[in-house]
Amino acid sequence: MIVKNLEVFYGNKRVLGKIDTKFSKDEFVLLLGYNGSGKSTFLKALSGLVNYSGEIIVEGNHPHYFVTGYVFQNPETQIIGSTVWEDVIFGLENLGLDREEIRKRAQKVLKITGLYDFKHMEPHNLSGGQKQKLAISSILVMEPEYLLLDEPLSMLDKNDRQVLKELIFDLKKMGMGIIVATHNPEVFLEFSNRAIFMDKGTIVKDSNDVLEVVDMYINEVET
Ligand SMILES: Nc1ncnc2c1ncn2[C@@H]1O[C@H](COP(=O)(O)OP(=O)(O)OP(=O)(O)O)[C@@H](O)[C@H]1O
Repeated sequence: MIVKNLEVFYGNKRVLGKIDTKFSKDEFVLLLGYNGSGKSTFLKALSGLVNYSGEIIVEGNHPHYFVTGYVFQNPETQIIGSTVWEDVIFGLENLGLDREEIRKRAQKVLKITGLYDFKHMEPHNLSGGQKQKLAISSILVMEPEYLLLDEPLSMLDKNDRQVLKELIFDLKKMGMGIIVATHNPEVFLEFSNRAIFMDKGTIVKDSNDVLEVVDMYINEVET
């Protein structure tokens, strides 16, 4: 995925820009930066959820938002179905896929995320960790190549954090590109192979030396 001159304005305020970078599917990228530095906006622009100028070019003939799946920080924001199953198939029904394809995809994904046995449950009765898994499931069924996670562990307790962390690592092993915006880079260190540090809507550091970027971020947070 190639990103050229990406720029986002909210009203008159430029919150992102101009960003030039590339991502590949073998990357697990940490996106670091203080509150308001533009991490969420960047991820949302990559998945077409906010208006932007510039170009986002992906391989194949698909629009980029088919290839990039953004999972909201608060899973509640994303839940629309009245059962787990309905929530997961919602996007696929909108795409007009046939029923058998929808069933197969939903079943496969819910088995991966461990929610299959909860498919008849009402989403609001799920635990925090299960809600986050549901939010991820509803994106995974769309079969994106990149999973864009916005503070995926922040709403969770310690036990759920561990479970979700393992799921994210499993998805990486299955071949998805992962970009995680986080204030807790240490959680993902063992799997990350690139880190980007954002400030005031631009990339100020981008390196495969993840520790170097994390150190820079932590030092700046402390000073
Ligand atoms: N819908 C919106 N309308 C106007 N301004 C917005 C909107 N969403 C975000 N902003 C502003 O855009 C800037 C970037 O916000 P963004 O949420 O992308 O940062 P962030 O790095 O993800 O922050 P955090 O770490 O707190 O999640 C901030 O100044 C924020 O106040």
